[in-house]
Order: sequence, then C-alpha cells, then structure tokens
Amino acid sequence: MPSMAPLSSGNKNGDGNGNVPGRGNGVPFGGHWGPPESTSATPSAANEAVGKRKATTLLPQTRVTKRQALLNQRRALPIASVESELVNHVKKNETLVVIGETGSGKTTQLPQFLHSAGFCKGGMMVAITQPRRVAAITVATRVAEEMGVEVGQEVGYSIRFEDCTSPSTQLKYMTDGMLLREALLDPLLSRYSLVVIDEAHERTIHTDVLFGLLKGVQKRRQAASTATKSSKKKAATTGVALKDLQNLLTTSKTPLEKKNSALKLVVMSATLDTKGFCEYFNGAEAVYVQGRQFPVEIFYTFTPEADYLDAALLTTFQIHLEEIPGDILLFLTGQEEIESMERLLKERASHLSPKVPKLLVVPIYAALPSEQQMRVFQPAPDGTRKVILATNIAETSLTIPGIRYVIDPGLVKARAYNPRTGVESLEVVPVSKAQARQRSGRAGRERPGKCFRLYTEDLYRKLEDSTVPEIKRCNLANVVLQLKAFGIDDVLGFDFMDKPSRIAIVKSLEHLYSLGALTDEGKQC
Ligand SMILES: Nc1ncnc2c1ncn2[C@@H]1O[C@H](COP(=O)(O)OP(=O)(O)OP(=O)(O)O)[C@@H](O)[C@H]1O
Repeated sequence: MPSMAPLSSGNKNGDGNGNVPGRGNGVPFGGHWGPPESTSATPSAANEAVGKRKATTLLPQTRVTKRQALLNQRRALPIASVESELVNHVKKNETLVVIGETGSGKTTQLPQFLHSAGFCKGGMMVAITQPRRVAAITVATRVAEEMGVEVGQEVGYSIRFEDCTSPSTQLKYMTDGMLLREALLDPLLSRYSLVVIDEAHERTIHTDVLFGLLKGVQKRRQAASTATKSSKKKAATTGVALKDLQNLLTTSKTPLEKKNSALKLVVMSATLDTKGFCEYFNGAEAVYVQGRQFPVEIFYTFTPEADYLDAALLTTFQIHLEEIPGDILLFLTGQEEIESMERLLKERASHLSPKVPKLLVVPIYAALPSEQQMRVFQPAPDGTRKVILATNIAETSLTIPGIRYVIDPGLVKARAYNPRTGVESLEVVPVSKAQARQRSGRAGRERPGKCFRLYTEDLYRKLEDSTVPEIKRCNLANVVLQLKAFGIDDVLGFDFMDKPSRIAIVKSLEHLYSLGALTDEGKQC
C-alpha cells in the first residue's frame, strides 16, 4: 500500500491547493469583486524556519547581492525546510511520487537538492521533463540563475530544435518528447541517475509513453546492475580482470557500474491521482509537501455567464480600474480567440481617460514563435499594466513575474477522437479541477494574488477532478509508430497507465498498415 507522508505544514485555507476563497460576489457586469474572507498567509513551517536562519545569515542591506536575494527567496519556499527529508525519501525509493502545492518549489528546488545530494556525481545527470518548451527554457534559466551559473553549463535545457546543454551539464530540463528521443538512441538512458517527470497530472501522450518506457528502463538497469555485480564477483574468483570485463560489456564511454546502476524516478505534480500513480509504479511511496508562500483569493460569479468572452473583457477592465497594480493573466481557448480579444482590449483601452494607467496586451500560444512567446516574461514599462492572453500553454510550471490576477473562464480546447469514425477534432470543453487549480496557481508566486473564475462555485464542484489522459482521446497512429521504433511490437500489451481502448489501437494499426508504414507482420517498414 502506498503511504502518504506529510512533510511540512503550511497555509491550508481555501480549495485544498492553498487558495483562499473570496465571497463569490464578483459579478463581472458593473459589479465589484467583494472583500475576501481571508487574505493573510499563515506562515508555513518553512517560513518560520527561514526566519530563524535569516537572523544569522542575512548580510547588511547595502551588501545584499542579487545572489543573496535569490538565496533568501529559495529559503523562504515551503519545500526548503524539508530538503533532507525529501532527499532521504528519494534515496530509499526506486520511484517516489511527490505532490506539492503550486509554487511550493518542486520544479526549481528539488533538482537542486538532488544535485547537492550527489545525484550528478561521476558524470551522471538528472533529467527533469516538462510538458512544454517554454517551461523547460524558463525554469532552466531560473535554476541556473539561482545556482549562479550560465544556463547551458551545469544547468541546461533541451527542446526540439534547441539544445542548450554542454558536457558540464548536470541538471537537464527538457520536454518529455526530447527524453523519448534520447531513449531511442540510448535505450538504457545510461547518462541519467534520475529522471523527474514534472507536471505528471497533465498526462500528455509523451508523458504516458514515457511512464511505460521508464518502468522498462528501470527493470533493465536493475537487471544489468545485478548481472554486473555477479560478474564482478565471478571475475574476482576466476581471476578475470575487471577492466577486461568492462571492455566486454561497455558499449559507450559511460563507466560500467554507472551505466548499469539503478535508474530512479520522481513523479511530481501539484495535483495528482496519487493512488493511481502509486499503484502503477509498483506501490511507490508518495510524499506531500504542504504549504505555499502566498495566498490566492478565489472569486466565483453568482450566476453562470452567458458570454464568457464578454465577461472576461469586463473583468479585465474592472481589475484595471479598481485593483492595485499587478499584471493580469487571462486564459482563453486558442489563437483566434486570443487575437480577437487582443483587438477588443486595445480598442477599448484607447477610450480610457489619459489619467488611467496604460494597458499592454501580450499574447502567448503554442503556434507563436519562441522569441515572441518570451515577450510575456518582459516587465511592463512603469505605469503600465500588462495583460497576458494565454492558452493552457501558461497553465503549469511557469512563473511569470508581475502576475497578480488570473482570470479563468473555465474552458480549454482539447483533442477528441472517435475511433469508430477515425475522426479527430479539437473541442472546447470545461477544464478539470486540477486545471483550474493550476491556473489559479499562476498567481501568488511572488506576492498574494487573486483568481477570478468566470463560473459559479457550484459549477466548480461539478468539474471532473482531473483531465482525461490525452492518450485516451487521440488518434494513436503516432504512439504506435513510436512504440514500434522502440522495438515494442506488442502495442496492445504495452504497460500503459491508462490503456487506450482496444478498438483505438487496432484502428491505428490498420491505418498504418494501409498507409504502408507497417509490414504484414506488424513491424515498422
Ligand atoms: N522565473 C522566476 N522568476 C521569479 N520567481 C520565480 C521564477 N521561477 C520560480 N520562481 C519562484 O519560485 C517559486 C517556486 O517555483 P516552482 O516552479 O519551483 O514551484 P512549483 O512547486 O514547481 O510550482 P508549479 O506546481 O506551479 O509548477 C515560485 O512561486 C516563485 O516565487
């Protein structure tokens, strides 16, 4: 049975994710968002511990360097007080499930703890997968800054078309797709001592394929490690030199023992079906890192909104006219919606009194080139409020400096697939509770925040707990080809965490065969 080990105490008000509920009187049509029930964050155990440490380590104000400020920020994170406990859990488990509230410090801190604990010794690396490119880039950049190194050196990232790593890289942030590619070239992932799968709740196709593959790699590395140990024993008793044995078995430059040492896995998320994950990973232990640094007040509408775009527009201007400075993050469903909202916001903003601060509208969606996506991270000029219009690309992992307000209409564009007709489509559907929490968690990262959900609290309660895994709602042709490329011919028997329907797998096999991508024996052509 998996066990849950609470590792620290923190602010537990609100919706179970450290969020603080508002009164729900936020009618976006000419009304105002009412006073919150509670706004102060209960100091977490981490903060108290940090307070004590600060007294002895803080330098005089004038000498506080940027590095020192970053160090103080790191120490104030809820995860900081449980570093050694967490590292011990990782050491004693082959696979560990880590759950921590948004902003508790999982993505940026845990890899640094592992680095300090020696998981990158002897040329080994720790991989941290992210579902999205922009997260891999920005988190790696932040961690490099915190460690006082250049990004691309000890801390790097790898995304499609961009490899920002070097031979000295030890912590490697990468998209889950890139780790899959590496596994094609190096099936034992022999350069890694540990893989962290971050934002596992997103359950992208790549994440789900990775789960099954990594379980396989763990088994093979375990078997190889046992075989190496017994060969060494035998070599010692028969007088065969270890060097000869290494020459015999090693196919890369990685030393034999390291290549064959066990691969550890850490599966991480703010919101996760803990039981399902622990069972899938052979009864893995789960630990819970409680607490967040800053509270987020949650507001709901009294009644359902007839037109969520209209409601989003009005809420944006309400915040702009009535709330204290701080940037706004508005979630929309796709590029078209973002472009039309951008036009509307700019047009309406042009009619505001010159005394009102300016609005700067910045879009971010997957089809936007990376350099343009990065514009959301640039600070707005003085006296200007930035409004970021984002798809779910900005839903997880990201810390966008300046964000104080989140507007969540509660909808997302998701893939849907009908295996009987073979038709795949994109549909606008309600978010899950997990997604809603991730969205609100984009605020409250540098200071207290507010999240305006453009739906009723009753509707929130009725949302699904988590998102249906992508693998259960898409055409599986690519997944089948990918597995075949890994030499996995029995696709139906692959160790999926949530198996797609048999008909969906058979249909894609038939489809690939008809295209000439598979042989009569079902092998890749
Ligand atoms: N690029 C950044 N700029 C400023 N602060 C940052 C940045 N990245 C992280 N932080 C700070 O570190 C905190 C922890 O971030 P981190 O991404 O590690 O949290 P997390 O627990 O992984 O959150 P999530 O589950 O939302 O991904 C943030 O709340 C923020 O205060």
